[in-house]
Formats: sequence, structure tokens, C-alpha cells
Amino acid sequence: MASWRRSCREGLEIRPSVGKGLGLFTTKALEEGEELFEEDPVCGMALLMFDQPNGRRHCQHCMRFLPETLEGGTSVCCAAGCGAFYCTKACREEAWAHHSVLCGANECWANFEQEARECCNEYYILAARALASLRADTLEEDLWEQSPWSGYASPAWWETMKRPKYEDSDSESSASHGESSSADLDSEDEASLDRFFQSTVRDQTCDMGQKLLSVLEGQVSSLAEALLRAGPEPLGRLMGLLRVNAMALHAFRQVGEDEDQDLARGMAIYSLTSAMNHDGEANCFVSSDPDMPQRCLVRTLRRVEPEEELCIDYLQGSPYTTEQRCQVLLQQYGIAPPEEPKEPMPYMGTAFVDGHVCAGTRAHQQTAGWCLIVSSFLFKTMTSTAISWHVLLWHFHIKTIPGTS
Ligand SMILES: C[S@@+](CC[C@H](N)C(=O)[O-])C[C@H]1O[C@@H](n2cnc3c(N)ncnc32)[C@H](O)[C@@H]1O
Repeated sequence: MASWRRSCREGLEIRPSVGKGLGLFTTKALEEGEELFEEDPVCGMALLMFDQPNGRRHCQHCMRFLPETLEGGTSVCCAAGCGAFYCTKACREEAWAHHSVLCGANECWANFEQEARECCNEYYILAARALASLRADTLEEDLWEQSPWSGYASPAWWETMKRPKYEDSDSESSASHGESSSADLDSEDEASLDRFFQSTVRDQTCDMGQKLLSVLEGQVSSLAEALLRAGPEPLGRLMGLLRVNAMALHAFRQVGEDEDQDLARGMAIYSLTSAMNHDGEANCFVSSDPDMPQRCLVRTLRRVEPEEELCIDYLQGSPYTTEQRCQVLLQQYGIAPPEEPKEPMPYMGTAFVDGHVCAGTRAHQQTAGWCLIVSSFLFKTMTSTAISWHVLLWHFHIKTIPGTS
């Protein structure tokens, strides 16, 4: 597992970027299509709980597809018998950093996981993994500063949330596109509902923090316990950190000519990539290694001059209109719209390009093409992966708010 601590290869630097916090910069000129770096997640891969039916077909750590039968292969299962499968012993050992505590065979954890599932909130699982993997054991005054993720952007989780406005509970598309159904409410009502919503998210975080503490107590570092004991703020900041820094991963496999695609989704935090800011006309592109879905690769999309900031499009490959993009960027990342928003690049969706699956625009697909091509040599059935920053978690469920359940 990679470290939260950030260290750049020669020629790249993390430093302040005006109005954006930190950013990643190049000190040298870069050519178009240059591979800048690749990195593994710092926080364990999560096979997302919305995709549980697919869970057994993927390694629960690196998300690689498992062979149809486990006999004769390298696949292994959790020794405690919780039903988690891994592609190799090495993956099982890496996952042990959190799985030793967060194993489905541990009833306390299984209950917490169920609770997070009921809230439809996968960030709770990722936050639990981050806390369970914390190794620091001596406590200093500022707990947050002592955590290895203290240098990451970490707005409070409830500040990154905006009350979803559902037409009805099934209209996912209108919710995910931020469409309003409450035309009758005036702005004061809206603001007060927003405040109520945020305080409910805060209360829920507080409650989940207590529950997570009872799962982890006595089994993790004293720093992890102290962070959970210090009220809802540290967990809220960790959840916010995950919300603005985690990238969505998708692994696809075409099972047969006529059969549907096999799809797995995951979320991961990367140390260097998470220092990259958003730009609608990004000079870089993130993809993932098809042979190693959780590994992310950053390449340039055009020539980049020395001292230029390296940026990516957070909504790379998303089918949003310009207006919807502005809303999501503002609500989730706190990024104000540019004075004159430009039309996004045409969305190609998840599509076959020259026989390979990938997401994003055609320009992106071509840039990512080489790694996808490798996949067809490696697998009898075709496997490929895509990666994007934006994770749609509009489905999350806050039980006490009328109209959102
Ligand atoms: C993944 S982090 C990027 C690194 C971050 N700037 C830092 O200091 O760690 C995402 C956050 O960076 C900031 N950010 C990214 N792109 C931005 C932009 N174009 N304008 C303003 N803020 C931006 C927002 O606060 C966003 O929530």
C-alpha cells in the first residue's frame, strides 16, 4: 500500500496554487502523451456496496477479476471465513492492514457495515479503512496534524453536501443532475432546509463515529481511537477528505460476444494525484492500468510548459451539461464556475473504441489506448478499466429527513 506522505519524482512539485490550495506543478517542459507517474492507492480499495452481487468475481483488494473457479489458481479467501476473496496471498496480506479489524466475521463490524449500507454511504467504509490502518501510537496535541493525511484538502463532510432535491425517491437522474423539484419554496425556505440537512448529516456522522469507535476500540492505534473520541469533526473531515479526493474506479470485462459487460466499481485515494486541481481544459488525464485496476496512471494531454500547473478534469467522462458540471463542481468541490463556462468536451461514455472499453472523450480514449490494448493480450476475456474523480453518491440516505428516503 502506498504512503499518504507525498513525494514527487524529479521535475514535479507540489506547491500552493493561487486560490486552489496546493497543486501539482512541472518544472520541466513535457510532451503530449507523456507518462508522468503511476501510483497505487493510499487507502484500501473498496468494492462498492452497490455492486455486491459482483463482489465474489473480483479481488476485494485490487479489484482484479478472479478466475471462474478458484481451484488451481492463485485466489485465496479470508482465513476467518467472512467470504472475502483475493486474487493472491499478497493482496490478502495488504488488505490485512484493515481487514484484521474490519472483517465480516466480526459481528460488530458486520453491523456497522450494514448501517453504512442503509445510509447508502460508502465513505463510512473507506473512512473506517483509513482509521483501522493508522499506525501512529503516540498522541500529540493536535490529533489531526498528527495523522498522515493532514496535508490533504479536508472540508467538513457536511459542508460538501447539498440537500438532494428529488422529484420522487426513484428519480435518480434528476437527483444526480441536481435538478430542483421544489420550485414552490422560496430561497429562505431552501436555505433553512439546507441548514437542517447539513446538521442532520453532522448528527449522523456523530452517531456513526460512536458506532465505529465501538468496532475499533482496543484493536487499533490510540490515534485512531482519539480521533473518533474527539466528537464528529475529525471523522467529518476525513469523510470530507475522501469526498473531495477519492477517485472512482470502474473495471469492465466483456464476458462473451453476446453477454453483458461485467462491471465492478471502486473508490481509491492517491497521494500525488489528489494534489491535482481541476481544470475544464485539463492538460493531464488519469486512467487506470487494466491489469491492475486500482493503479492510476497520469499522462499529459498536450505539451506542457515549465512551471505550468498540471490539472485534470474532475468530471472526466461524465455526461453532464455545462450547467450541471458547474453545479457539481461547486457543491462537491467548492469550485466556483468560471466567468464564461465553456462547453465540456463531447461525452463518449463507456464505449468500445477499436475493440477496447474505456470511458471519457475520444481524445482521452486515444491517450489511454495503449494500456487498454495491453489488456487484450493478458486476458482471454477482455478486461479494461476507467477512472474518474467524480463519485456519484447522491443516493445516500439520511433517515430523518422527510422526502429523501
Ligand atoms: C483533490 S483536491 C486538489 C488538491 C487541493 N488543492 C489541495 O490543496 O490539497 C480538490 C480540492 O482542491 C480545490 N480545487 C481543485 N481545483 C480547483 C479549482 N479549479 N479552483 C479552485 N479550487 C480548486 C477544491 O477545494 C477541491 O475540493
